[in-house]
Amino acid sequence: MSASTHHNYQLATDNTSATLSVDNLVAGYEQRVLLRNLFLRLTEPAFVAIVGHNGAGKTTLFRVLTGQLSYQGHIELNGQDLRRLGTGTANGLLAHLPQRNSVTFPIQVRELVVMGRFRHRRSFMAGYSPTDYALADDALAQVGATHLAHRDFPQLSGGEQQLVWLAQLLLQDAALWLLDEPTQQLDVYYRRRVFGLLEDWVHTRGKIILCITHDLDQLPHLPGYLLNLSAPTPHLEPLNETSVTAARLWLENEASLPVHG
Ligand SMILES: Nc1ncnc2c1ncn2[C@@H]1O[C@H](COP(=O)(O)OP(=O)(O)OP(=O)(O)O)[C@@H](O)[C@H]1O
Repeated sequence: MSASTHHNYQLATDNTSATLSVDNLVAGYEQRVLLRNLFLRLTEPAFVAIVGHNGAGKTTLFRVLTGQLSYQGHIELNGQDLRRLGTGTANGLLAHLPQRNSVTFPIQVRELVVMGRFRHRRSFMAGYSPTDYALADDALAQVGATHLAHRDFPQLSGGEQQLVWLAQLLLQDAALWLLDEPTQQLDVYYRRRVFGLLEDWVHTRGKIILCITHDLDQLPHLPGYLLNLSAPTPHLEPLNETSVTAARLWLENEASLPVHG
């Protein structure tokens, strides 16, 4: 099969189905424990919306999962001990989209997106192939950003940049995606579109997607789980009208605000 006819096949099958288990996780900073005895078990692809007050520890959980913060407890990603994996992003099992991701040098959008294929280059010095560029174009089309392909990335608006990062993420093979507020700067149309795509990618690509968000309005109709890190004992609940309403009421109540010690 030629490279150009191969790319759709690769997109559909490159990914192994993901699993994640977090047992008795305790993590935080110096005197301040933010994550206490957290248990998560995901044995198949799933979307997980992570909500909670500012400072509840959402990004801290991602720091643990990306190997940037030490922890107590046990974490396995696709059956492998996270401690043995080192920085998960480096070995390709995990892809992370941070809250702020800045690029200050001029670079065309399409060139930035194709970098998501860096693992597939034959060598460090090798360029990207026509297949890689076809995949980049496909990813841009999926997020609705084809019109941005030839623009200079640093000149895009914040929301446009978020779409481009999502397109780049789509080209990585990682089983677990960590998205830190990926729709924060998007307008209502793109918010809905991106949450719809995340749902789709769980099923078509076999991903586990952990998505930090304050965008509760988008959640009730998405299949998946809710993890409210501001709850007294955070745990996975099915995403539905009832769980999202309960989380909203809890988060809106001043009594639930974290007491900083
Ligand atoms: N290196 C650090 N040392 C000490 N405290 C820290 C450190 N990094 C973060 N914190 C504190 O830990 C708390 C949790 O931070 P974290 O970034 O996990 O919050 P978050 O739930 O992602 O919040 P937000 O919704 O505002 O992004 C915050 O109060 C933060 O100030």
